Amino acid sequence: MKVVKFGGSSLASGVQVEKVYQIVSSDPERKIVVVSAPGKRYADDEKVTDLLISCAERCLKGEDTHDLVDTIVGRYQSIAEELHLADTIIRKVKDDLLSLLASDKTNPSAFIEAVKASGEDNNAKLVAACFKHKGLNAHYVSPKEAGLLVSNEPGNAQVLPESYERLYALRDQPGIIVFPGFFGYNTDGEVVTFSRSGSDITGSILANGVKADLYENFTDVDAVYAVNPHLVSHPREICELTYREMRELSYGGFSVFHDEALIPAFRVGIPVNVKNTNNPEAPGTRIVSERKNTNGPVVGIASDDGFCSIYISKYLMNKEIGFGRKVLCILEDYGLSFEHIPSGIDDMTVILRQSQIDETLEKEITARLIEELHADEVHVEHDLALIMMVGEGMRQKVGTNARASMALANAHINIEMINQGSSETSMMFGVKEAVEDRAVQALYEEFFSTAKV
Ligand SMILES: Nc1ncnc2c1ncn2[C@@H]1O[C@H](COP(=O)(O)OP(=O)(O)O)[C@@H](O)[C@H]1O
Ligand SMILES: N[C@@H](CC(=O)OP(=O)(O)O)C(=O)O
Repeated sequence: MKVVKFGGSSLASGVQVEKVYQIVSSDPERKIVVVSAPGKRYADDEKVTDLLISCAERCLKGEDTHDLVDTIVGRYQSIAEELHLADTIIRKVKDDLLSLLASDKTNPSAFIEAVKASGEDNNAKLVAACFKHKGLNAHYVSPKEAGLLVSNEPGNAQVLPESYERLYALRDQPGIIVFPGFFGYNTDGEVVTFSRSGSDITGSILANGVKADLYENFTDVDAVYAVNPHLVSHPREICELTYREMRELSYGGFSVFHDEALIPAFRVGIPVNVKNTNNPEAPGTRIVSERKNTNGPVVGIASDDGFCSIYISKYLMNKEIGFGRKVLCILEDYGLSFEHIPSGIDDMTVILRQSQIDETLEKEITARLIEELHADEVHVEHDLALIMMVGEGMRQKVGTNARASMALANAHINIEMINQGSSETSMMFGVKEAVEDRAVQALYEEFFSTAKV
C-alpha cells in the first residue's frame, strides 16, 4: 500500500488534477491520496492558502472580503469547470468558506486556523468528486473522523502519538481515500495547522499510521537536486538520500520537502520517493535509511537567510560552570529559540532566526549578558545566511572542510562562522546574505563540477 501526496503545484489547475487522476488510477497500490490546497499556476500567481490567510485577517479587521472570496472560490470553480464537474461541489465550497468567515471570532488565532485549513479541506472534497466523476471508487476522509490529533500550537502543530493507532483503521476502508493535508484537530476538536508546506507532514504521518510500503511525494521537479535549481541551472539530480541527509537539507533550505516530514516515515522505516507529477515516469529521489556512498563526500548544498548571531566572549568561559545555561535562560525569558551554538574556549555564538528579535530586545539582551553574566564582549551580527553542506560521505573523507573553505576564499567570500554537526553529516557556513548565492554556487562548482568529482 502506498500513501501519495500531491503538492499545491500538482493541483493548481484542472489540467494538473487530470494528471493526478492518471497517476493515482495507474497503480492500485496508491490507496491514500493526500492533497494540498491549489498552489501557483505560474510564478506570480497566488497560493490559495495565502489568499485564505489574507481573507481571514481582513475579516477579523471587519473589512470587506467579497473580492477575495470570489477569487478563492474562482480557483476551485475553474478546476471544476475544466474537469466538467457539476456545480454543486462549488456551491459547497462557497457555503463552507462563507460559514467559516461568519463563525465565532473570539479566538482570532483559532478563526484564522480554520479558514486557512479550508484550502486543503475543500480541495480534498473537490479531488474526491473528480475521481468519482471519472469512475474511481474514491471518497473524502476528514482528519477528525480519521483521528489525526495534534498539539494545540497554531501554525506549528505536532502530531500526538495516539493518532498513529487510530489512523491504522484507514487501511480497512474500501476504495481510494482522499485526505486533506496541512492540519489536524486538537483534543478540543478544533482545527490546528502544521507549519507552512505541512501537507508533506500529513503524508508522512499517514504513511506511518497505515504502515505503508512507500510514501510517494509528488511535486513539480524530477528529483531533489544537489542545489536549489533557482541558483544553478540544471543541477545534478540526487537518486538516493538518507533520512538524515534529507532532514538536514530540508532544514537548510531545500523547500521541496518539509524537514518535519521525515521523522514519522523514518520511525517505521518507510521509504519516501519524491517524484514529478508532470513526469511521473522519472524515477525521482528515494529517501532511505542507508545508502551506498558512491558519489563523493557531499550530496547536497542548501542555504537559507534571515539569521542573526549573538557573539559572547568572556575570559575563562570554559571553566565557568553553568555559563551556557545562563545564556540560554536569558533567551528563554524572551521566548526565543536558537538554531546553533558554535563555541570556543572563551567565546560562544548563538544563532537565531532574525525575525524573532527587534532592536529594543537586542539591546535588552546585550545589557543582561554584560550585567548578569559579566561578559567581556557581546555583539550582534545581522543579515546572515547559513549554508549547509550535507553528505554521509563526509565522515570518511579527509579535507572536505579545507576544500570548501578554499572554494569560498577563491570566490572572495568571507566566512563569518563554521559549524560542523556532531553527526559529521553536515557542515555549516555562515556568510553575509549579500553573498549567499555566490557562496552556494562556488561550493557547488567545487563539489559537483564533473572536472573535480
Ligand atoms: N534542491 C532542490 N531540489 C528540487 N527542488 C527544489 C530544491 N530547492 C528548492 N526547490 C524548489 O522546490 C519546489 C517544489 O516545492 P514546492 O513548491 O513546495 O512544491 P509543492 O507545490 O509540490 O508542494 C521546486 O519547484 C523548486 O523550485
Ligand atoms: N497549502 C499549505 C500546505 C502545503 O503543503 O502546501 P504546498 O504543498 O503547496 O507546499 C501551504 O501553502 O503552506
